Amino acid sequence: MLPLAITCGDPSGVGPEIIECWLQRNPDRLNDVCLIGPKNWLETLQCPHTHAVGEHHFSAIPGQPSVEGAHVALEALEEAAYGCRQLRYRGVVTAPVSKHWMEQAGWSFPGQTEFFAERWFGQPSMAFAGGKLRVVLTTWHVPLIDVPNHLTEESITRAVKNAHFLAERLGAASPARIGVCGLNPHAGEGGLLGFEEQGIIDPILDNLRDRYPNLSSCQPGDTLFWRQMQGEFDVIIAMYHDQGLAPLKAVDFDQAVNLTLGLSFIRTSPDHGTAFGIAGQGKAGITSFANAVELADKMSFI
Ligand SMILES: N[C@H](C(=O)O)[C@H](O)COP(=O)(O)O
Repeated sequence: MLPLAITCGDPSGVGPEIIECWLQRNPDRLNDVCLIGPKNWLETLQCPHTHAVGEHHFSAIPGQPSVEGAHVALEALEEAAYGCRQLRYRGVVTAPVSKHWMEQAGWSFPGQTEFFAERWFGQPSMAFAGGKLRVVLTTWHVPLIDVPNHLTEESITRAVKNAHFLAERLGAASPARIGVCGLNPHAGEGGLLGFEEQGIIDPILDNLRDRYPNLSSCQPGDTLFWRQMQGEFDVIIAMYHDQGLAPLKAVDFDQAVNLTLGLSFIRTSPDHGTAFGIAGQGKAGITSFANAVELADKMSFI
């Protein structure tokens, strides 16, 4: 089996120490992963498969991000994406990057999701799996005012297809039970509080129900996640970023995994940031990262 690529993320963030800690606790995985990061760091790890990026004498200082470090993070992502296309890796687990510092290094993407979408020539769905909630977003890094314009047959169909895939890979009985949030309060209240449910989203869901029989119509987003926690749905589809991520992070913050679904390869990531404030202090938890590796294993198809 091809190894899973693991990128270091911002080398001054918590990524490197989380990866190290995970490796120490999972020595059986040493042959199954390829670590991508700065040479000085890789040399301390005794991992048989590594790929060095950045200047050879670069040494990160925990908690002190720099443009040079952001270049390392950027090169690690490029190598992971390219290595998958060359069939050297079966998928990617990314440690957190700082979008602010990546921008200083010339990166122009709103997130890693968009980066992998471009490098792997596809249209993904951003998805999250926590201990209690599983969410697929129809739109993600889009300003709220633009969200309705992005609710199209293509984006909604993609979200439904990827929600079904996620549910099946996580072991849900087929056909998966997929709950869909409306865009407006009370899912539009029959048109009183907005027209997108009746006018756009529900007709698309109706057309998809032959293929996905347990797909709901638009439901009030304020109670749908509670209903998932009661066991009614395997996966929820949210219409926009905060609709899905606010409940997910309230309930599953330490455990959730960010998944990029629908591309030629799987990419997962712990759902937290670089945490520069605690980097290098041994305080960062590894649960979310460990879950990200586990889900990359479940989702990879090579
Ligand atoms: N939308 C994510 C979140 O809020 O958790 C975060 O921005 C990560 O996005 P990328 O994986 O695309 O970098």
